[in-house]
Amino acid sequence: MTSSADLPDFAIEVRGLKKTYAGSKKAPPKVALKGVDLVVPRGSLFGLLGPNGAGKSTLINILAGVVNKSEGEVRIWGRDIDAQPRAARAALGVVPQEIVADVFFTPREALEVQAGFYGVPRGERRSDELLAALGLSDKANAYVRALSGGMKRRLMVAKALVHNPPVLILDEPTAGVDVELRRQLWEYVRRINAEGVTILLTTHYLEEAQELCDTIAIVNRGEVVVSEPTATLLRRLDTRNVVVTPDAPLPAPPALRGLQVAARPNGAFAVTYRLGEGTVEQVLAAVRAAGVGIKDIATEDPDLEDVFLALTYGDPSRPSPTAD
Ligand SMILES: Nc1ncnc2c1ncn2[C@@H]1O[C@H](COP(=O)(O)OP(=O)(O)OP(=O)(O)O)[C@@H](O)[C@H]1O
Repeated sequence: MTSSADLPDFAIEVRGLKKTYAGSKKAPPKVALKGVDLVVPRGSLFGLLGPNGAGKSTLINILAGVVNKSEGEVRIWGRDIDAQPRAARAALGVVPQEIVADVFFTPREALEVQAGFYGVPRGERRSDELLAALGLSDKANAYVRALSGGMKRRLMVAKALVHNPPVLILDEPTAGVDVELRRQLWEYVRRINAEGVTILLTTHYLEEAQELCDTIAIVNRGEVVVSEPTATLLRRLDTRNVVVTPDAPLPAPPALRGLQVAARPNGAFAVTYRLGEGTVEQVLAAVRAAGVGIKDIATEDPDLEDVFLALTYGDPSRPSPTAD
């Protein structure tokens, strides 16, 4: 019998993970992961963010068992990938970034073949349930090559779930996917997460990570820059923007002493101030003192994009330290 006491605290546990890709005659060795420590709590919907080349795919591919690590320890559902590779892999479903279409199978066959690959007994297979859950029932017997891109992507999610893994990794699942499909996919991801599946997803859609994920880790240049609950991460950025629409067109946004000013579309400009060091009133006074009449204002809270930029590229709203 399984009680929650038997379940691991962390669905994924990564300690001191390093990866250097071997060089070739033309290219020197490439360090992709410099020593990553990361824990994904059981039950979480965890977002892994990072710029291109940060090391996200390398990390995911090591978890999935398709890239060998150079150093470090990895456990999936408490199972060490070196000591118990099969058991570790059985606990994991992976939806890869690229669409891989099984052109010779129908969706139902593709799921059956995948289930066979994982050794799921016939009586325990749930191909039809997965097809229904992902809105593919009426395509169950169609040629996969006749499916739209969105349907193929949903089929890949179904394939990753045939063996009922407690942990699901989605590698950029909504890249190039239309808004409606993205919404459906996220709805499904939320649902299975609520049913207990731990989700790790990588995405470039920062807004979505912010909306969807309870915990977010940011990876940059092979290192984890930060890993914490989404709300904590957002609180790190103690700035606000005031977006001002002037009452007459300006040749350029005004320069305001001690404040960061950035142009916005349609002649508007955003003024960033630090909480505790300024107020909206002071910003507006500075704008008026610069001779700008105000037609309209709006205030903005920081979003993940701001946090991300601040953590990975240095905070542009913070004055750089003077050299004297
Ligand atoms: N097979 C490989 N051989 C050599 N270098 C590689 C290999 N795969 C990745 N790299 C390098 O390792 C670094 C990390 O790449 P990785 O693909 O893990 O980043 P990423 O964060 O997933 O980027 P993206 O968002 O573009 O997918 C990059 O500098 C990349 O060029």
